[in-house]
Amino acid sequence: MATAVPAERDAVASGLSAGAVPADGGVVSVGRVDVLAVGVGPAAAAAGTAGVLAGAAARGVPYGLVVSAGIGGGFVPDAPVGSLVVADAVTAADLGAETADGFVPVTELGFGRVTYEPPDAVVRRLAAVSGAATGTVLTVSTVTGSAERAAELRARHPRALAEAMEGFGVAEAAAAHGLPVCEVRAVSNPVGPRDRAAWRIGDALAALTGAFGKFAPVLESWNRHD
Ligand SMILES: O=C(O)c1cccc(C(=O)CC[C@H]2O[C@@H](n3cnc4c(=O)[nH]cnc43)[C@H](O)[C@@H]2O)c1
Repeated sequence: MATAVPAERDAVASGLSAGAVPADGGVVSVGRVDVLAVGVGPAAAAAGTAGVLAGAAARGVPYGLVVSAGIGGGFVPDAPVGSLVVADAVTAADLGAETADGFVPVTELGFGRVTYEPPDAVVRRLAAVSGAATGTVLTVSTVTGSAERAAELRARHPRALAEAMEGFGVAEAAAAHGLPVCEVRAVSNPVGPRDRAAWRIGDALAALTGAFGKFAPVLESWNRHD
């Protein structure tokens, strides 16, 4: 389980098991699940996750599933503050080129990748046990700060419910190790004009804890061949 910061790691871990505490290296292990803070932004998340996956593989105990989890911005009205989103698509929203005709994703330039699709069976089970909405979660390097940018992203990604800064980086690291990825976001703020006073980080962390309390059996029983 890859979160960006320790507050998210601890919210996730305490949902999986009340009283779970970090060991050396900041890893919180709950049963078969390890929870870590790998850094903010797609590059830090990719590097941090790749290092952990490589270490596990070298020890002969590879992981079976990688989950990017944390708080995020929600597109109104579909993903209100305090709600939960499970990604059925993890999409890099700003990986491409600006052209005279607008933004062009790298895939249309003939290289790279901009979307990973989590396993459908896990997405459905996580959403069913938690009541989360399912849809695209965008990965951005710059937090959206205007209604215009929010509308532009939604026009380009009509199924987008949330944005955050790590999912696609975690997904690239997982893919490099041949592993599937999931992303879960608890909505702390609306995507749109910057308004720090409207942030509800505590509520979102509490929603993460509540969700992971319900996710434990799904994650523990995950089998790649389901
Ligand atoms: O200063 C600001 O206006 C501001 C606005 C949104 C987010 C930040 C952060 O520094 C937090 C980034 C952190 O939290 C996740 N996150 C939460 N909400 C959003 C969002 O609306 N858009 C993108 N990322 C968000 C993100 O995954 C990072 O880990 C500052």
